[in-house]
Amino acid sequence: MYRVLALNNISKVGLSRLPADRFQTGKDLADPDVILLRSADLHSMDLPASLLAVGRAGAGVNNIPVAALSARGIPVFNTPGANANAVKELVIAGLLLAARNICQAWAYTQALEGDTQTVEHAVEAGKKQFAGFELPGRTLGVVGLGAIGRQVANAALALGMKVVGYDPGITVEGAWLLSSQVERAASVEAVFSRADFITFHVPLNDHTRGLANADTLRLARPGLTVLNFARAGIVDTDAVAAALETGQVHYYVSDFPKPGLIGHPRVIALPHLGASTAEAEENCAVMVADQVRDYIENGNITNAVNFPWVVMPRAEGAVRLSVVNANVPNMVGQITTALAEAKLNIVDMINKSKGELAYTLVDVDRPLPAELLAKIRAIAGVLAVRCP
Ligand SMILES: NC(=O)C1=CN([C@@H]2O[C@H](COP(=O)(O)OP(=O)(O)OC[C@H]3O[C@@H](n4cnc5c(N)ncnc54)[C@H](O)[C@@H]3O)[C@@H](O)[C@H]2O)C=CC1
Ligand SMILES: O=C(O)C(=O)COP(=O)(O)O
Repeated sequence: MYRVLALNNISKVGLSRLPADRFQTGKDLADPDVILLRSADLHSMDLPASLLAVGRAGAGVNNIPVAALSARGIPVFNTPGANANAVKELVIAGLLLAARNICQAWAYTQALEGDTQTVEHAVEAGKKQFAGFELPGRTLGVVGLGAIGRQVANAALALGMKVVGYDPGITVEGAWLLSSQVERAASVEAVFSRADFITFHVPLNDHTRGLANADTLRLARPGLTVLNFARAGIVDTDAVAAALETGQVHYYVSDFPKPGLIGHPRVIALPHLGASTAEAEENCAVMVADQVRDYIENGNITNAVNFPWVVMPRAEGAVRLSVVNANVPNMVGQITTALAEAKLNIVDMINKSKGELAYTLVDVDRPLPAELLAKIRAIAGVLAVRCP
């Protein structure tokens, strides 16, 4: 029985993909084989010795100690694209909330009191202070054109906006899914200098921390609206606060509110709602459960942020060995030599690497004796060995 610890609310539809006769799921399990989570902070947890896999039902993995898990040969799965539509819809809502001063206008109307005539008078008298502007012809800058960014870019074009995008790591497949009307910028600075709105859809890391800062905000046209549905650390909120005062920034729309900005009339702050739709929660949970199950039961790896993509159909009647090792020369040689010395025949095999890690699946004709597994485990550079 595999033990699956769910640290956040993971949709039941997803958890039901893990058959109850082989997987025990719970919120309070000791010695888990698998941890499933959303935004829970895994950095602050002791990683159990029993752990085989981590599954993030969502995109961002900045809450997970990926390097420490890699060092132990543990894959971290996520669910690229599974919540992208949900985030896109909220970003588009953010554009409109800001352009039409909807939050301020709503607050104004909610505070109205009196009879019909009084309210009607206040409605007509008050509306001019909330007059906004329309989106067609305005320029949206999109930093990060992955699963979310490209959907936002395409949707903004459909609303009549001009879109300028920057993503030095865009994939070929991602580029095919992006409208050819999106103009390509050479740098984040170039996006800022063109934008009426700028939206970030990048992971939080040392390259993206503080991308919106005093220097980049200064490059923009006065009246910029900044949208942050990525992570708090992408935006220097002190710089945004200062730019809101000068009018350089017209609105700041964020899914990651910081204390200093909450309550500002031109800050629209949401409680990390981007992926909080029934559809996205289900998509993410199903995807992560399927990926984790395939890894636990077959050693196959789909969408692990720290491992290569490795999927090999099981050879009929064969026994499977999976080995995680450092990506250095002669590892496969040592593994296959150990198998040959034990007189096991290799039926099928695959070896791939990603960064500093390599992963090997081998189907052999007979079960592997415990001493052979111990021998492979003892090879210098081998991080994890299993017979899934
Ligand atoms: N508000 C919410 O609830 C949600 C927030 N997110 C956040 O959005 C981020 C992006 O999500 P996805 O689009 O699904 O991920 P993704 O991996 O599909 O796309 C990220 C893109 O950013 C690009 N990128 C990386 N560094 C960059 C840089 N310095 N400049 C420009 N582009 C850069 C990558 O090449 C990639 O194309 C996540 O990492 C997460 O932090 C994701 C889902 C929900
Ligand atoms: O997928 C992501 O990166 C998100 O930020 C969504 O977070 P959540 O699953 O709603 O806690």
